[in-house]
Amino acid sequence: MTNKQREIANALKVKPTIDAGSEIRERVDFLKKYLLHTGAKGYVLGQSGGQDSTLAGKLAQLAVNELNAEHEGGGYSYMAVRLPYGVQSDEEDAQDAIRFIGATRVVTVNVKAAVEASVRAFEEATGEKLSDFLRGNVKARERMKVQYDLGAHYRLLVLGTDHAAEAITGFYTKHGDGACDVAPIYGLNKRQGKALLQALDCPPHLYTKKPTADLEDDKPGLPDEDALGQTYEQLDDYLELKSVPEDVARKIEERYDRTEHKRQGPVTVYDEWWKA
Ligand SMILES: Nc1ncnc2c1ncn2[C@@H]1O[C@H](COP(=O)(O)OP(=O)(O)OC[C@H]2O[C@@H]([n+]3cccc(C(=O)O)c3)[C@H](O)[C@@H]2O)[C@@H](O)[C@H]1O
Ligand SMILES: Nc1ncnc2c1ncn2[C@@H]1O[C@H](COP(=O)(O)OP(=O)(O)OP(=O)(O)O)[C@@H](O)[C@H]1O
Ligand SMILES: [Mg+2]
Repeated sequence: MTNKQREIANALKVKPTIDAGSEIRERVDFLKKYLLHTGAKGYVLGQSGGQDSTLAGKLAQLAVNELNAEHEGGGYSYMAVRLPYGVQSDEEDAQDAIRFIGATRVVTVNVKAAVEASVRAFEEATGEKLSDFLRGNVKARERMKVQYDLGAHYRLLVLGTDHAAEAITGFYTKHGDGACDVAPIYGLNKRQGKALLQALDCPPHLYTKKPTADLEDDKPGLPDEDALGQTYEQLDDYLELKSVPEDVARKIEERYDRTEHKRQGPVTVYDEWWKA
């Protein structure tokens, strides 16, 4: 293990071992306290049918359920938002996740028309074609926008699904799925997220399926691991300070450094981090 590995794991708050029950309790308590602190009425999050939004949504639902039990007439809620781009191939998983969570309310907004209008406006203005890859980021940012519209309208805070195995690679769209008010699964790696879902009696297919951003039309359901050229096993091992092959560690560290701008606020004249 290198100093750099320890430095990155510390920065991303990863514990080499966790107790799933304690992590769940601590995070649900945090979600409850923060709601009470802000006076907001609950949380909202896009429900993709993937592991991360299943876990974050479940923790939020547990938090609002407990608040409602403790505060007569509290009216706290968790809103699960389906945000398909047209028809989603794993729609069944999204519905299973929503059932498992027992979401207070479900709203579906198809982002396809908005994404197409946005891309069309770009292409008409520039005379250039926006690549399929960049259209993927438009989808992520459109989903963010819908969650903020719902949040502002219903006085709900927007949740995000950033966690250590995603933060380490910067594998998210800046100001898209990377944007949120509260990040309930921050500091966990991918296998720790699975352990929490297991402890919560989640249907296993929701945390054993291959993680995918599913953003590119030309590569539907592209597994994150193929896009990254790295496995979550390797990323998780690295974050738990286990030994990983030298070339794997170098690749992780190179990507971590390259994506530092995503983990920082907008760079200003007062910042030094980029000079290192
Ligand atoms: N050094 C620097 N300092 C400050 N800003 C810098 C910068 N380098 C780029 N930037 C800015 O960042 C932008 C690039 O970042 P960004 O827009 O995020 O785009 P980018 O990182 O190129 O693409 C997003 C990646 O995340 C993946 N993703 C997205 C969404 C969800 C998921 C998922 O797992 O579900 C995965 C997606 O598949 C893709 O590989 C640049 O256009 C520029 O504006
Ligand atoms: N089709 C979708 N419908 C609703 N929300 C979505 C959709 N696609 C992405 N999102 C939102 O963007 C977030 C980032 O996607 P990401 O793929 O990282 O997480 P996930 O799908 O929950 O889990 P996994 O990484 O295991 O696929 C999701 O957690 C979810 O909140
Ligand atoms: Mg996904």
